[in-house]
Amino acid sequence: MALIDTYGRRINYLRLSVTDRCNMRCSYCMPAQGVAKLGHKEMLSYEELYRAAAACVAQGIEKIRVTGGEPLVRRGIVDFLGRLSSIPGLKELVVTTNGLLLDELAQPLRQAGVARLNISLDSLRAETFARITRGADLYRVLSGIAAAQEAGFGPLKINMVVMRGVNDQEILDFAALTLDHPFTVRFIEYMPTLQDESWGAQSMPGSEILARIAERYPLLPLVNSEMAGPARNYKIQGAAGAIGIITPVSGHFCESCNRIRITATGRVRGCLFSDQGMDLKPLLASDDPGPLHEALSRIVTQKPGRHHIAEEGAEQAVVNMSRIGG
Ligand SMILES: Nc1nc2c(ncn2[C@@H]2O[C@H](COP(=O)(O)OP(=O)(O)OP(=O)(O)O)[C@@H](O)[C@H]2O)c(=O)[nH]1
Ligand SMILES: C[S@@+](CC[C@H](N)C(=O)[O-])C[C@H]1O[C@@H](n2cnc3c(N)ncnc32)[C@H](O)[C@@H]1O
Ligand code: SF4
Ligand code: SF4
Repeated sequence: MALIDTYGRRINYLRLSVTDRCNMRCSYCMPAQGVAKLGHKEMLSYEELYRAAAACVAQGIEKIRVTGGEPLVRRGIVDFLGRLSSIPGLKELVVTTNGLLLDELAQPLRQAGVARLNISLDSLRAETFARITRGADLYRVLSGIAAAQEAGFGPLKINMVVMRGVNDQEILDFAALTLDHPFTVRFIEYMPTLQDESWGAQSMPGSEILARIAERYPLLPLVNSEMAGPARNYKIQGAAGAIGIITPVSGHFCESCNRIRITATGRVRGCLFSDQGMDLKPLLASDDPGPLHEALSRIVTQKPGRHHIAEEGAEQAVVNMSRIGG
């Protein structure tokens, strides 16, 4: 079975947020005081998350990315991922994490059947890292990355949100990481969220990021696979790893969008920047999967063609990244 939307896009990728809670407070994602925590009753239970995921796979989803908040802070996450990985028909189970808990969890995650990890890392300088994350310890994340490599995860993707005047002077340091390490380092344009009205001044277009790297290193373009995410990928000649540029703001990749999202409260969303969605929670209580399948088909049918975030006069969508899962 395949999920095709009204623009002819094949939807085969689900981003599933398992919690809104997080052990960091990144400035681009959350306000300093954090966001109001959901109560346990509001959050989907693991059983409900499993049912939602299984219904998506039955409808044509082939790849699930588990995200959050920080997915690894939710108690019981490893067992849950083990269950998810054995959904018949699921081709790929992957996780996006801030890396803080990977020291202890990398090995169990691998054993649970997680195929790959994307790890967010916005600075290689301890002070800058602590400033961006409002207090997190860079060395714990670096040690988590090493643990993920030891556990046999590879190639790791490292996500850096580029912010002008905050960490843009580290673009070349991040690019250089790929020379000796088999990482794919992805530079992400800073997207607008509710938390930060000054994002426009800090957001750096992918073209500028790429130009800075290309000035220093010769870059070869790489070809994307069918289930790939939104990055355009390159390789520095002779490097062990690769470089990706993710340009949701300047060069949106909506025409090839292949995804839907389910939030930790059970709202299914057709687009990161559209409020349009449906509450799956009542449908997850039933043993009859029919209405759930219908709701998923409907959200795919209603999926917008694209976002309008960078357009002048466009109404700013309410995006709570940590609740939606990025
Ligand atoms: N606008 C927009 N941004 C997205 C979308 N999917 C992911 N992103 C952003 O891209 C960045 C990287 O996201 P990841 O969680 O690593 O997922 P991915 O890039 O799809 O991962 P791969 O499947 O491994 O390529 C984050 O900043 C996300 O918020 C999307 O559909 N639309
Ligand atoms: C919301 S986080 C959830 C997973 C995990 N806590 C992490 O940070 O990797 C998912 C992704 O969204 C990205 N993100 C959050 N806010 C963003 C923003 N305003 N612009 C661009 N990317 C953002 C993060 O950098 C991360 O790569
Ligand atoms: S980006 Fe990830 S680690 Fe940072 S505050 Fe948001 S959810 Fe937490
Ligand atoms: S902004 Fe919406 S339509 Fe565009 S790629 Fe992201 S989820 Fe897809």
